[in-house]
Amino acid sequence: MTLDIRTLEPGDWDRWFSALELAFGGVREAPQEREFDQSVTETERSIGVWDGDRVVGTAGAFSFRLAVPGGALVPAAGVTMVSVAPTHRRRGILTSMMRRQLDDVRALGEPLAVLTASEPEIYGRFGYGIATLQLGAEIDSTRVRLAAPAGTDDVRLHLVDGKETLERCEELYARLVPQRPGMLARLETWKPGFLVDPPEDREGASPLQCLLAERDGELVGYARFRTKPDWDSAGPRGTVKVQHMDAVDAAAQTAMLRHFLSMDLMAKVELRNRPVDDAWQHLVSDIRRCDLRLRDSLHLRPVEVGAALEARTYRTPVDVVFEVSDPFCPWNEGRWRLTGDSLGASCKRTEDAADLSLSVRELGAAYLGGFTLTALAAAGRVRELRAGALASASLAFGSDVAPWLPHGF
Ligand SMILES: CC(=O)SCCNC(=O)CCNC(=O)[C@H](O)C(C)(C)COP(=O)(O)OP(=O)(O)OC[C@H]1O[C@@H](n2cnc3c(N)ncnc32)[C@H](O)[C@@H]1OP(=O)(O)O
Repeated sequence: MTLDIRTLEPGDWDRWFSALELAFGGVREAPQEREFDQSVTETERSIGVWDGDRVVGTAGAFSFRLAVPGGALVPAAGVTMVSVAPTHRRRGILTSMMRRQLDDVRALGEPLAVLTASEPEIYGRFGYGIATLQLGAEIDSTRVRLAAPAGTDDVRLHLVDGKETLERCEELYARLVPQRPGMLARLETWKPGFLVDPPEDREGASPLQCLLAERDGELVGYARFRTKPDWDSAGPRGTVKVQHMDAVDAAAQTAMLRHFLSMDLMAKVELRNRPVDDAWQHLVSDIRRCDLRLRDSLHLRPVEVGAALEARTYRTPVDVVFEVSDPFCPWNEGRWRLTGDSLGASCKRTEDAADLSLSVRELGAAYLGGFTLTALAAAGRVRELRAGALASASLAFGSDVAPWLPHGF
């Protein structure tokens, strides 16, 4: 079998994307979704593997900028659309695409690669660590009440046309990005995607609705949601499905959540993807009736260890030598001295004795401050070689704000 691996050429997209759909179960996307996916595909960064004239492997990348601790927006390849034809699996095609892609990312000078995984088991072998979690909740709105922080009653809510208000919402989102590690600065091409709403995907729920929260005429929050009516013999038991919600403070968020919790004919509010430190958890009357669920979200790989560790800041002063193993990207292997604080950092190669030993995957897991080096050491994934080094480095890597990826890609 001779396989050819190359980037897409004009005219390849439809066949390439159809191969991806087939690998994901064979369901063709709705036309408006497909149109959007084509519009955001960065053709020159999309790899196809060809067996003759058939596409048997796909992998793409978005040129993202990712918020990191300290607020910098760091270039990051957003790995996406990865698939191998069902007839060609377990012969190393994914591995060859990951090889090619990480070499390309390095050549582009992006210090990080990130992804969300269809199955979390796939990407650890390529150096990706789970860096953020997402919180889901199903709140019993017949029982749960929400306390209101000061300022909640000053917030005015409006149901609006999502398209007409898209720019205002995007401006608010852009202000929030540097405040929370894990958020992605919006690419211009992505903006319309948040309103793509094919009827085929609604599963009996309403079209997307948009709620704005304003205080003194200023936008302080917005949410996109659906309602799904449900009638049984006991009466109306509908669900409010909150797809996305951003707010500048707890009062704005509470005003929107209170609205959802008090909607007529609805018995449940579903929050799909929230930060693990979301404020409402401290305001609900009964956390057990919120049915919280955690799952992995952003997987992160330092592509250039030195540049990646220099791109963020550190909560406390740090001076530590890492012994890094990285068999898939051997240019990262060896010892690195990281010195830094809340203002900046330097990370250079060193011959000095190592303080901590770990693989690049653990560096990825700890990078945004979502998992501590101490917890990774407790799991045997980080080894302390100098007493005291673990506690101080772990503290420095932490983030007061939980890292969070607000949407998939
Ligand atoms: C960011 C994203 O786009 S996530 C989307 C990923 N794509 C999908 O889930 C679509 C359906 N699945 C597929 O298309 C394929 O099965 C893929 C892409 C996951 C794997 O492709 P393959 O070409 O079969 O992988 P490849 O042969 O290179 O496997 C490399 C290693 O990963 C392992 N592996 C591959 N897929 C999986 C999996 N789903 N779960 C666990 N291990 C896996 C293989 O066993 C192999 O291990 P080894 O090196 O110890 O032998």
